[in-house]
Amino acid sequence: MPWPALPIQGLPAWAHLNDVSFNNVKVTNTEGKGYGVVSDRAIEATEHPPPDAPILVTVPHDLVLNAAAVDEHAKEDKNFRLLLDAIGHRSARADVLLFLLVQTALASRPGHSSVGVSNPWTEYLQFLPETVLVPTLWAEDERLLLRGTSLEAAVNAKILALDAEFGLVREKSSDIICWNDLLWAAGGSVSFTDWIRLDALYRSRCLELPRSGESMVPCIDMINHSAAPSAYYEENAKDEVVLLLRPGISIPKGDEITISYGDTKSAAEMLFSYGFIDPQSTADDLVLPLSPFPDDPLAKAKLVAFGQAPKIHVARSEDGTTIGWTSEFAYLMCVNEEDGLEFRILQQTDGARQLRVFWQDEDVTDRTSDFEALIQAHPLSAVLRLRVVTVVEDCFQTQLERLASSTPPGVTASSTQREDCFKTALALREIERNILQGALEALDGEKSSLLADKNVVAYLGLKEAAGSDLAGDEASNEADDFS
Ligand SMILES: C[S@@+](CC[C@H](N)C(=O)[O-])C[C@H]1O[C@@H](n2cnc3c(N)ncnc32)[C@H](O)[C@@H]1O
Repeated sequence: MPWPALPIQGLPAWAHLNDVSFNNVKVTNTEGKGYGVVSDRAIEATEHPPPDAPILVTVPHDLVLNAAAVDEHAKEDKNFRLLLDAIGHRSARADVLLFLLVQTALASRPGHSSVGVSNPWTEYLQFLPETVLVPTLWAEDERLLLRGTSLEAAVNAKILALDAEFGLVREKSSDIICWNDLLWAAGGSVSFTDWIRLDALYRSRCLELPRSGESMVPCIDMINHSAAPSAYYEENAKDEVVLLLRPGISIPKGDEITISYGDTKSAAEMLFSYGFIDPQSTADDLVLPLSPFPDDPLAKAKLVAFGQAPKIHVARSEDGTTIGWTSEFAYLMCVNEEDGLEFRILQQTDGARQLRVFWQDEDVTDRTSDFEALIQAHPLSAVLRLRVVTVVEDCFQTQLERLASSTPPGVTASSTQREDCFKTALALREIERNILQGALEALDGEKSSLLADKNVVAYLGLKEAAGSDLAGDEASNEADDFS
């Protein structure tokens, strides 16, 4: 369902009609970044804070697209209301995606204007680039370049989630005759790729507004990212979204105006959400998924009690000198019944059953992410910490090996890979390899000092004398073999 494209030269007329004002700036093509906003005359630096800072772009509040705006739109469009009530109200993102789906379908099938009510976004969407280089839109061969990186699992999981979401949208909207006609009837039905594109469009263009929250804002979404941005956005007293020049910044004529998409986002996050990696970024971290031991009889209970996706976060310090990791689940993962962990099912007065977690006979159901602190008081806390360190080390080692074994054979993209995807994937691989190597070196030091701890030495000695390995029974962890 390709929607018709409009040339960017038509944007000033659209902006004028919809009360968007550009002051000394315009949207134009930029080198290697698609559209961007550049100054069309020199802008002098001022030290003025808001509200007196120079305003570069003003967008009226009624053009801001978020869950509240979609709900407002549904008040004017009874057919869309049916659709929103059938599929929406699950998240702000889901509601906006539904709105975008309908608006792009209306733009690509002008003959169906009786089905839905169009609004300024129907035309604005036609100015937007057809694709974004986010990995959900990479071809299969390009996605292979992410093997061994933290994005491998994340992108696969996202595609599965999008597939389930698309299935639901398809099923529910097919039950409503007018939407079945517009979206799925023969002769150009919406495809899964269209859905992935809408998700990518949303992810790469939504902003966090101070008052209105997660929103898409036309024209402000034409501004590219820089680690040293010259501008920032805000909502003013009239709830308009304004782009303001940063104090002390002057812009020569023709220079690009930039904002920050978030200075703490990792390379993987930038690639996942925006399709590029900023070489100037200082955020140096990665997140890996963690799974309980496959033979842990408490694995399922631990996952349910933890209630979030288990992961390990590794980050280099801001000054670049140290690498640290955190993993709340790793601590819960490494304690067992013989250490004092217990799960009990409590029957409530209404008959409902509830899983409760006990540590050393204390109810810690609300503190399952706090086991790093909880194990401190345990007489064998150093042994427990050593188990955790071993698990984390294993995870990093496995990841590093996977990264090395899946290194692309050539130094250039194959004929089925786009050069930009190849270069970005290589940059991500290099960043993550460096972090993992640094993290392993740091862990090695920590492990050596734990192995020298007198409680650990005594514990391992006892186990050796008993002729058993460290854990010994069914509830043991693989990581207990520290040799
Ligand atoms: C909010 S849009 C900005 C406008 C966009 N360039 C366009 O053509 O519509 C975000 C997208 O712009 C591109 N982009 C923004 N900043 C960039 C940068 N510093 N380097 C490369 N691409 C960038 C990426 O494709 C990103 O997904």
